[in-house]
Amino acid sequence: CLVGNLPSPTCAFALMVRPPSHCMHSPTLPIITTSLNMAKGGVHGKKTRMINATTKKKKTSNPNAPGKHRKTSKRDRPPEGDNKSDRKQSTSTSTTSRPKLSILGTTKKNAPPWQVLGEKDMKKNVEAEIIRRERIKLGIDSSSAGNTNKETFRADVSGSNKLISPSDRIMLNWKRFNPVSTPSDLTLVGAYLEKRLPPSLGVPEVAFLGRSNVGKSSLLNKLVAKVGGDTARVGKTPGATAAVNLYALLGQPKRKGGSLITGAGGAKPILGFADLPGFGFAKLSKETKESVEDTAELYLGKRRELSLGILLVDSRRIPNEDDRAVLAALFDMGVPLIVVATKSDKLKSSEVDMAMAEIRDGLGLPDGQPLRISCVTGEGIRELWSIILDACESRVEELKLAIEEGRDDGGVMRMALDEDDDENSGFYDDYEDEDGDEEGEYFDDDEDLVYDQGYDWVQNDSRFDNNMDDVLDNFYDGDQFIEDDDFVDEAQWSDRTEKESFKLKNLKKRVDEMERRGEI
Ligand SMILES: Nc1nc2c(ncn2[C@@H]2O[C@H](COP(=O)(O)OP(=O)(O)OP(=O)(O)O)[C@@H](O)[C@H]2O)c(=O)[nH]1
Ligand SMILES: [Mg+2]
Repeated sequence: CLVGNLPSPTCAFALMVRPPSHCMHSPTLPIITTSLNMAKGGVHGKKTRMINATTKKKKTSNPNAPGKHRKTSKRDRPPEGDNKSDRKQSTSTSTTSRPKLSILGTTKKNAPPWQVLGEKDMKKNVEAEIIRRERIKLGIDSSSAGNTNKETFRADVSGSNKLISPSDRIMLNWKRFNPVSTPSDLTLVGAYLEKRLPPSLGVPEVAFLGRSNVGKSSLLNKLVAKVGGDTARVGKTPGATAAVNLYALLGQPKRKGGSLITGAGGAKPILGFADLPGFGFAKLSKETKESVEDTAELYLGKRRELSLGILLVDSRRIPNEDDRAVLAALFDMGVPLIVVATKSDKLKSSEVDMAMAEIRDGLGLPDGQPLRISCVTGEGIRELWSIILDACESRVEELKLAIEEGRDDGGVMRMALDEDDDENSGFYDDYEDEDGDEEGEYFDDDEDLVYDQGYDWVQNDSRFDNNMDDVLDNFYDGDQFIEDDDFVDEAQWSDRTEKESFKLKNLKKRVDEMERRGEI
């Protein structure tokens, strides 16, 4: 893993990856940059370090490859003098014998659950990265094919933050300082499986990744701290999210006849949040598990507007091979990345430093990461918003440049980028319905919508019943899951009526789907 600095002192986020498939800068360059400017993490200044990328090839096969049953064993915390019995390790690898981080050396064999590049390609990436750094030192910005300096690059993209309009930006900035009460709304666009990608919203997206039960959905809800609309399903049992669930964070609501129009018809999306299923995929049938993996892989590898991957790890756990492999996969896929340590409220203050150091070492992260967050105390939420905003804006800039240089056609994002006059228009104008009514239709398009909120649907899916053996095989072995009985975020569950109507909605969808499949 190569870790270095972004030339820009203003960049607030800590780890960015941009490899070939996704890269807007150059055809072959992965870019990993760090800029350590965590407002709350106590990190000042920047650091550059390089970790030798030539790592030993592992002989073991992937224990988490689709269809394989992974047995894990509980282990006491090994470091001497550490009496924190409440922290758990979920792999049989001890801390003392933990292999050196092998992000770039990870091969397909030992990299669950998503694709990674072969060793040869990874080496090429490393060489390309070294060259890129040299060019930056010499003042040549390789991000624009080597013949444009940084000033020109900045001038070219001025005004390209249009996807996040000035007013939305103000709102999002405001959200960072008032994370609890916000007028914005969250809408579930759909839940996707079977290699079906969500429709493009034409706005930057952020993906939440991490082991089952680590707190992905909770974090999404906390970031939005919404007052209405949808919430991501949070569960005490791992496997609550069992599809790629795409949410749209809506901007300023519109007014009609003096009253506010809320929901999809009233406001346009300004950011997309993809709540990915946790790896481990407890309680899912083999078939569903594979479908989930395929879809997640496709989403991460192909999503043009994906601006940031947030990899969540539990503060109380030492990262395992799964975490390392996902980090490697994200690197290879070119997804800019920030690692956050969740449930920090569960740590005693005397445990914090050691816990963060273990995660940092376990994943080979630069200083300043992981970012500590808690959905209970709100720790780290503002910092994360800063990181998200910076990442989204960078992505918009990259994309705009790539379109200008003919390296990317921009897809749906282009519509928004092409709009000069109305900063918020573009995408939605192309979705006017036949009567000329603006918007709304887009979210009603059920063709791509597999089901609302994957879990309930999957639980009752006939495939689930038919594969009981697989289900038992893959059943969560109790090793990773830490009880969180004491935490219920009121933002996640509003009132009873809302829950009931949500259940009814799910039920109706299931009936429709069964009818479509001819089962009833
Ligand atoms: N104490 C505490 N509990 C949390 C926090 N975040 C999440 N939890 C709890 O952790 C459990 C799992 O949360 P989810 O958000 O469903 O986790 P997930 O990663 O989305 O899980 P999957 O969908 O199964 O992959 C729930 O019981 C939450 O209430 C936190 O910051 N502090
Ligand atoms: Mg979830």
